[in-house]
Amino acid sequence: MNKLLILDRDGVINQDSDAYIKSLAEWIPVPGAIAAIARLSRAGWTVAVATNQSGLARGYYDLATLEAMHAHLRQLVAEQGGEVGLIVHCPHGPDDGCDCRKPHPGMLKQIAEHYAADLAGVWFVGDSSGDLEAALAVDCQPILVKTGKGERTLAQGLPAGTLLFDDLAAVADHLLQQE
Ligand SMILES: O=P(O)(O)OC[C@@H](O)[C@H]1O[C@@H](OP(=O)(O)O)[C@@H](O)[C@@H](O)[C@@H]1O
Ligand SMILES: [Mg+2]
Ligand SMILES: [Zn+2]
Repeated sequence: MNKLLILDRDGVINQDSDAYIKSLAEWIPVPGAIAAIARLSRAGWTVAVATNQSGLARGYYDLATLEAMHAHLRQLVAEQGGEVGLIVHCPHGPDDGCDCRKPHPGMLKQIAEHYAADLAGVWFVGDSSGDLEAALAVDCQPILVKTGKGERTLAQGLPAGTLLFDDLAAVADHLLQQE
């Protein structure tokens, strides 16, 4: 499959918070992000999501709340004529030893398996170093956006080959002008 794009959630699609995104009310789209997903989807891109959600393991919110956020995301994109593909989340905490929590690439592998896709060169857009490391672990193209924790991540230095964009809208502009 070509035209597969994988996104991190917090800090890329919606605003992030060091206090976690604990409720639907706290789930606020990054300006231009919903339109970016809809534009890509309408142009034939499959847009999947891979998100750490340790707030579940920490008891900050429950699965129903997380699902409500994702139903809202899907609704907002649908209202602009697009659709969101598979959303995979890691519910575990940092000490649970799972293989799905980024920087482990388990969620990216899950997405590839779902779409019978080869991950080599697939863009994975994130705002944290764990996103970039997960991408590199499975030969995805690491993409950093400056929203969310992106500026902090940038200040720490980026893995070689990482591409930098202001936000998801700029990523969509780039991919769509390539067509
Ligand atoms: O960016 P994605 O993967 O969509 O989700 C990140 C969130 O799960 C949370 O991840 C936490 O990291 P720890 O899980 O506590 O290390 C913190 O960075 C929070 O600020 C952040 O909201
Ligand atoms: Mg993030
Ligand atoms: Zn996990």
